[in-house]
Amino acid sequence: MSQWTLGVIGGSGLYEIDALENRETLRIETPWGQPSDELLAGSIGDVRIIFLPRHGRGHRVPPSQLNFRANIAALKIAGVTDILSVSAVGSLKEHLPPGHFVAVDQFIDRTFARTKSFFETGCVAHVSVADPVCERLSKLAADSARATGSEVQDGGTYLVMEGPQFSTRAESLLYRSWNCDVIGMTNMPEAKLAREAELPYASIAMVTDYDCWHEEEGPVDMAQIVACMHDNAARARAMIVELAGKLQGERPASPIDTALDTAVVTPPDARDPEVVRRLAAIAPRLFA
Ligand SMILES: CSC[C@H]1O[C@H](OP(=O)(O)O)[C@H](O)[C@@H]1O
Ligand SMILES: Nc1ncnc2[nH]cnc12
Repeated sequence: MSQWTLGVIGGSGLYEIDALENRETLRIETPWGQPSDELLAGSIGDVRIIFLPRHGRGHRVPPSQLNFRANIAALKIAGVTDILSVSAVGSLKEHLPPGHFVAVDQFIDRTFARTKSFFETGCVAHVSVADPVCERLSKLAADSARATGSEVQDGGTYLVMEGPQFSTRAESLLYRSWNCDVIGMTNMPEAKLAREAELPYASIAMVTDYDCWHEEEGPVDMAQIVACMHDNAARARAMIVELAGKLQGERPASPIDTALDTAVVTPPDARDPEVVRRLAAIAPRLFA
């Protein structure tokens, strides 16, 4: 059995994990280009952690221009076994006020201007994302957040919008009528790509605002988000330290480690060698 290496994708407000020891920066080039920034590798206890600020240090990259494929591939190349995403979100439910966390278990992907797969002409695959989140990692993260003082809802649907503008009121009300819990701009195609790279993915969504549906609250703006984001990020850092404590020792295999076994359609003799060479970066098990 292998050890855990936890990849952490830090969203808005989380650009650094100060508890990381034995730090080194990793500059990784992938077949899909460069990730949002250098990766920060280090350890908490015996657990190796590799951190990537999703929008880059200085929050330079907007959601639609994130190179999601390079971000996931860089984490895979760096040896990550599991990914925890930490994200700022708007709340679509009265009982989820700013400051609450949601351990997301479903997504509705409304993005339309992003490349969503590592696979392409020359090698086709269709992975299942019926259960897009790793239950094991999600539960460990939720328990860690609770243990460090956060209110956490177990499970919830994250509506992923294209952005960068926030939603219209009609859209916000539509997503509420779909029973979505939170709204953000980044977890797709990230979660789909993580599944293609056979990396278990969990998402802790940290509420910063009530979007624009709430009759007593004004529509979301950046000032509201920033006011809440720093306290949320401090509790996210505490959660990560606690989570690292739970990942000491051996990592039992996950079914997601072999998600591609039944997904690849193109037989070996029909595959484009150049595409296969790229795919070796995210699934060396099958393509190297
Ligand atoms: C800076 S507020 C809007 C921005 O924050 C969220 O990003 P992340 O998931 O990386 O925390 C949201 O999805 C938007 O991209
Ligand atoms: N209301 C909102 N809509 C989309 N992304 C967000 N990130 C934080 N709050 C958000």
